[in-house]
Amino acid sequence: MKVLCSDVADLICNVGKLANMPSRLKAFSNNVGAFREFSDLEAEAPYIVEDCRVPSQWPPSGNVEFKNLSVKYGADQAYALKSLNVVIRPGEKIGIVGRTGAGKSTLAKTIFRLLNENVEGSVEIDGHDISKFGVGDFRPKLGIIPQESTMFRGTVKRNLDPLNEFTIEDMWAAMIKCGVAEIIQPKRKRESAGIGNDEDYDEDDDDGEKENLKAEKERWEKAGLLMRVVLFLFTRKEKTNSDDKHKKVGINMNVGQDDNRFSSGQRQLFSLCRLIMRKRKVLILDEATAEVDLETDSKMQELIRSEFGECTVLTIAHRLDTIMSSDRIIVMEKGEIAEIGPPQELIAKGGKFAELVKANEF
Ligand SMILES: Nc1ncnc2c1ncn2[C@@H]1O[C@H](COP(=O)(O)OP(=O)(O)OP(=O)(O)O)[C@@H](O)[C@H]1O
Repeated sequence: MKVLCSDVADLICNVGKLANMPSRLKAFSNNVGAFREFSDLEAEAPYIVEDCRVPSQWPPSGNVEFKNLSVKYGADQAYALKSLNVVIRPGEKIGIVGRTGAGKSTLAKTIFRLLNENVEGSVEIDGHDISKFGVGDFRPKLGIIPQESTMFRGTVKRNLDPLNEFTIEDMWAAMIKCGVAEIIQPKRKRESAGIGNDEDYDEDDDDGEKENLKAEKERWEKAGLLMRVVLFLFTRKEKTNSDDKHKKVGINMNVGQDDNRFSSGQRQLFSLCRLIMRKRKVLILDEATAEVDLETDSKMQELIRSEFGECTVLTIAHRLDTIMSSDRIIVMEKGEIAEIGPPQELIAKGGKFAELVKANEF
């Protein structure tokens, strides 16, 4: 009887929300549609290839070799990359430049095997042809900051460390280095919270998620059939609407996918944090600093040099300053390497790179 009364009381409280039912049902049916579309997608390439697994410490040095690589986006389309041959030595810092549509991003995509059809030739990393590996095996071993970095829904902690591999100190150290610590918790508050001693982070209070789930489970167990229908339709929505989410600070702070509290430049800085924590041997920065101001760009470049000194770094950039300290520059033109060499040598030679510098077309 007691359970029935509480069901009725809850039902009365929730009944006003029935007015929102059509929009919720529409959202639900959209989600089902999106799920169907997703589940109908063909797998891009094998995720794991059992007889060709990637060694745990791979790649050991970071030698990247493009061997006669040609790529098209469709069988009937023109080549986006044409017979590329280049060896990038371990630890080299390579700047990749060229006019729009020259093939720079396509080159980056081939290192991650984002294009698997209409590809001729190969990309080898430390002597391994990456097309032999499962994509789920080798991609996590490489680092990237893409043109547009995203944050996913959850805490800052989950965004930085979804697999729980790092300590709280690792995360704060990376955020302080990248200048994002101040965004999520001012220094004054960090100091008073004793940040760096794990004290700011309470595992049991992770996003309040555990408590919410427990309460939700109890309500569900107590509820009768009718109430379960009501709970199913409404409680998930209530949770995501909670204003409490925006009150947390520090690594417990909740962020959303299109969170307008972070500029696109700040999202790039969070991507840099992830890279600093993981230290991969091969990194691709695809216009990673395009959205930040010149001062932040130069700080990021300095950080990349100090943190990834031994790593092979391929930096695609339009800004001259970003790639001027590279060991070598690759100038792409119509899917081909038009020029390659140290920046000062290319300028002295007076060729394509010198032209780009002169016209400041980065
Ligand atoms: N998804 C796609 N489908 C079909 N063609 C594409 C696709 N992406 C790129 N291309 C084509 O491939 C060629 C190389 O494009 P890519 O994006 O690699 O150039 P980019 O040098 O990175 O240009 P930008 O500086 O504008 O980013 C271009 O001709 C482009 O039109």
